[in-house]
Amino acid sequence: MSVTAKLHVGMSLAPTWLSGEAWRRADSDISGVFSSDYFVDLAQRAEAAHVDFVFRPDTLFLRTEGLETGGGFASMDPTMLLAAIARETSHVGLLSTVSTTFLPPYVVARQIQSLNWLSNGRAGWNIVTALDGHENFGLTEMPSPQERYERAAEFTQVVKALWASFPNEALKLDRESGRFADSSLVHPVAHEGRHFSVKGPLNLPAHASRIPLVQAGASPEGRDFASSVADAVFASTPDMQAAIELRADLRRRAEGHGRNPDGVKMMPGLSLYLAETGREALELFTETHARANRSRAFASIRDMTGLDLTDWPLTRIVTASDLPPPPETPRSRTHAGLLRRLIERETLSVAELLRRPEVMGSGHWQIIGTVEDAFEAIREWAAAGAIDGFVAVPGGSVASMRLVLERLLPKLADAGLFRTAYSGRTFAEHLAE
Ligand SMILES: Cc1cc2nc3c(=O)[nH]c(=O)nc-3n(C[C@H](O)[C@H](O)[C@H](O)COP(=O)(O)O)c2cc1C
Repeated sequence: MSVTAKLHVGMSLAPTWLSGEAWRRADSDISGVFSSDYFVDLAQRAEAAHVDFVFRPDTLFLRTEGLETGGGFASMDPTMLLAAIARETSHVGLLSTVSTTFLPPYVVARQIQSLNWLSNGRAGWNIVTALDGHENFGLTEMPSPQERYERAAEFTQVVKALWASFPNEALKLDRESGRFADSSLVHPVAHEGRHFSVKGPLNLPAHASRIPLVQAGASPEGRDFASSVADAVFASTPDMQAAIELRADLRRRAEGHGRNPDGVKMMPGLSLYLAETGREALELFTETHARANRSRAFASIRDMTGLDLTDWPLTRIVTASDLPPPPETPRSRTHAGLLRRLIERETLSVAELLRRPEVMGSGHWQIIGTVEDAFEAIREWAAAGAIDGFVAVPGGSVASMRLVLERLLPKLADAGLFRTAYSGRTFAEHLAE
């Protein structure tokens, strides 16, 4: 990417700035997190900063172990939440997450197209293959990642076919002649595949604006799938080299699928703990994770790498030779791969390892510092061709989140790295800018 190209920015609506201890702060407004007011306010603030989209991740299971101390993944249905935001905003893209592993494609095609109408062309679909939750859908075990991606590819093909089955052009709405629709343009999808049998057409016409597709998951199958269909990839790249490699690989694969590589934007999650000084930012980070559960971190390292560090002294260095052969089916190969990569490349003690995003969170790029520090790091990654943008996942406090929207994004815009105003009104137009 040239230094002058504008970045694309998504804002997470998962209130990551209330994670850890942050929800206990006096100003956290924690009681609002199951209300629409809270998220409408947030989306309006994100829209005032001209972000491409607000984004809601999602899962279909509840892990109860962490509930005593934090909300974890308890959350409203993302598409319904975004529908409530749609009428209170006018430009910002609305990216919902729906897994291809559990629900029928007809229902998902209709829900996302409904959001597209309700928002006048601002819906997007973040395609995930899910990490857990099979017991909630009558499955005895989680299908393998390969199986999930195969199903995702067919699922996505069906959803796209359903959107095309009642095209916008078919709507005539001609009072004079009495012609409501040109039914010759409405056709069944007649899909008969390994996983789905869907006749169609969809019982909702397509909005005139195309629905962008985003994908998350970076194993070889994930990359191949993303580069064949996605407009953007929500990635976990904790270091710049990982981002450069992933972006180059996605672009290469997109070309292999006969696509323009600029059509696949690489947008890593960016965890931002911001404060007025570097020291305050570090304090914010440390306070936020003060009660982080060590045994849970050890369990997660064991699940991802097979290495059990429970009885190791905190000062002992973990090296690549300590790593057993990788587990065959980790929950996420993306995250397991990132942790192995970290241990292979850096010399870290157990205590240091426990503080890294590859262990503590979702392996996102992490900046702990001032607005200026974040600005410089983003400029460096952009100039190195590591990113097409990022998805902001602020951490630590409401103040840290506000610094992202009210100071960091305007600073990027002033430097010509980000838009100063919307030029389009639909999600697809923002991504094409
Ligand atoms: C950055 C990132 C974000 C993800 N977000 C979600 C999510 O919100 N919901 C979900 O069910 N799965 C999510 N996943 C899981 C992926 O969809 C996928 O199931 C998992 O990473 C396994 O695929 P892999 O083998 O390609 O890593 C996410 C994965 C990544 C890397």
